Amino acid sequence: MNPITGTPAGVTATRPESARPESARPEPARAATTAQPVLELRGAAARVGGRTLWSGVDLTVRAGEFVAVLGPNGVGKSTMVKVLLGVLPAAAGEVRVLGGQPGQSAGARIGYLPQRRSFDPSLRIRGLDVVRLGLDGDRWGVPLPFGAARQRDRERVAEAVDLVGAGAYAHRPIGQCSGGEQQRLLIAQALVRRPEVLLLDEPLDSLDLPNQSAVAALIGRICHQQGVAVVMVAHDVNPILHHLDRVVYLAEGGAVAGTPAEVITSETLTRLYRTPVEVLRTADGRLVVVGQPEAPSTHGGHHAAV
Ligand SMILES: Nc1ncnc2c1ncn2[C@@H]1O[C@H](COP(=O)(O)OP(=O)(O)OP(=O)(O)O)[C@@H](O)[C@H]1O
Repeated sequence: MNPITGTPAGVTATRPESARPESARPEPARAATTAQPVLELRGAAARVGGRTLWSGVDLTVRAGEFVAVLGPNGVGKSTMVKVLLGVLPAAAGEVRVLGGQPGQSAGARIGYLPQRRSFDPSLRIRGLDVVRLGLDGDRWGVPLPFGAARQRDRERVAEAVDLVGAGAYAHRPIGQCSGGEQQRLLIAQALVRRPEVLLLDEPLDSLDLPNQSAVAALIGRICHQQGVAVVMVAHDVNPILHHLDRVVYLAEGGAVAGTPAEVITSETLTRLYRTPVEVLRTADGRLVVVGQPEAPSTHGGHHAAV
């Protein structure tokens, strides 16, 4: 159940969300219950450098759903984003993105925020220009749009800046913005083409706790109010826990997907990692996972082979 919209997650669909014009996007509460899956993995596996990171991943994400990809360092969370982007082919199973093969959809339909980059404090480029790069950053050398196209671009940038609440500092050089402000502007960059899917690789990394909560709430609102499907790689589930519809927890060779309540339990994680893992809930509702093994790449263990 989505805590914001009260919508049950993962309910079946009638019509492809991608077939609808932007102006006709449904209310998010209906979007999650009526849309076709925008992302689908069936028995998917990823293999890099000759070893299988994970396999047997089944996951369905619909419009307006917020899904976190969790697991220890080096387990292959960013690799899952690469598979969804079509940068890395799945080693097994089937992966569908917006009804087609990964990488087939035009860039405008997928917003992507890579793992955190830092900006040099002396960088003079304005926040607004960073957001605009999301529109035309792939058109270097092509003349700037003019007339109606230019006006449309301006409106798109203003809309994205407004959506993330960055109006107060978007005219400042990005190097002079705080980490949280920079992250909001980068999210605006990923949103500026009004994507149907948002892939975020550790967007809360290196933010302090209040900023983690604020950015998590912002992403939750964008997802549930704009009907955007969000897949977010995260190390710590706590800042996003109350906004999430589902999680996929990766382990060497395998994965478990479901609601946080179903997946983040001592029983499920112990079964997944084949070693005792304890999930503790603190008085304020935060989850602490104890005994979760690091991925073999970081500790030199054996690797599953396909
Ligand atoms: N092109 C590649 N060739 C070989 N190994 C790779 C390649 N790309 C990634 N890896 C390895 O695959 C493993 C998974 O990487 P990935 O970045 O997906 O993990 P992650 O779960 O996102 O890690 P973290 O939480 O530390 O960011 C790592 O051990 C990484 O070194």
